[in-house]
Amino acid sequence: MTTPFGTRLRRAMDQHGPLCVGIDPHRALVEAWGLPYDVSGLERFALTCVEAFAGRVAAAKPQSAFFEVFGSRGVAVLERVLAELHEAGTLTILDAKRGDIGSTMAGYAAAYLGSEAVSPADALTVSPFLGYGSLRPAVDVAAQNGRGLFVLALTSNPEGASVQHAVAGGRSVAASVVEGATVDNSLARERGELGSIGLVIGATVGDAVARLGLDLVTAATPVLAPGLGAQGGTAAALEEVFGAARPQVLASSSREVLQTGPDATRLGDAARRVAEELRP
Ligand SMILES: O=c1ccn([C@@H]2O[C@H](COP(=O)(O)O)[C@@H](O)[C@H]2O)c(=O)[nH]1
Repeated sequence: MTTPFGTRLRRAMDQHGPLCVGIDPHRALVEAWGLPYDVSGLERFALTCVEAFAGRVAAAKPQSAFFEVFGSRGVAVLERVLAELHEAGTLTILDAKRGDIGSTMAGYAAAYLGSEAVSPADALTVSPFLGYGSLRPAVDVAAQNGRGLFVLALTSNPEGASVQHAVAGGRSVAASVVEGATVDNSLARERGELGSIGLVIGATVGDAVARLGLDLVTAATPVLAPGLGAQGGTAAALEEVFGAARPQVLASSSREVLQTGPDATRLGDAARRVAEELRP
């Protein structure tokens, strides 16, 4: 039987520290690395990231948007990045924030998490704002294949609160997302393990987790926490934001680490430094 994503993530965080490095080939970064902003530069940038991070961090998170910019040739580079990280045993989280009505969601699930996916990732970011239930096909396909999801709950951007803190039926939208993930992680929780249905909660959300009464420990959810570095989040802030749930948190940083390139050794060393600083 395939080992569930949550179990594999727990092991990876224990071994390497709770850092997920984002692979975000922004135009400004690619050019700062002295590379042309075209498919050849994208490929050089992305494969340098693979060389730097493979086997050295718990997870890497390619940002699909920056590959899609280059059309099918950019997506081919993304597929290679996912395959090479997998080969090296490093968990991949594809940040594509997919979300649609359930029948279309089944297509996205097959594309990224299915047993016959061309370029599968270990986990996919998804948007629950068509209703948590619309994610059901992805939850099921992930479970069948030992893969996972990270569901947007409290995003790191300031605009997110206007939707995610809104109250409907007596609870906040974020609380209903956490409740959905709690139910889907119940088997893992009973086994004392981390679930495979994670949440995205920014390192920048201040006291929102406490204020909205989100019980992440009972939920047994892994938490992907973007916003470190460039968006102002810090290791100290993680303690304040997540409290007792801190051991479940996989912090994510892209630009802060990537700006130390283009030398792969320096890049990998920077990621290692941040990962050690983040250990709870
Ligand atoms: O709430 C969210 C969800 C996803 N992201 C993504 O994470 C990285 C952040 O990059 P930095 O350079 O570390 O700021 C980026 O790919 C976002 O799309 C997020 O920031 N917030």
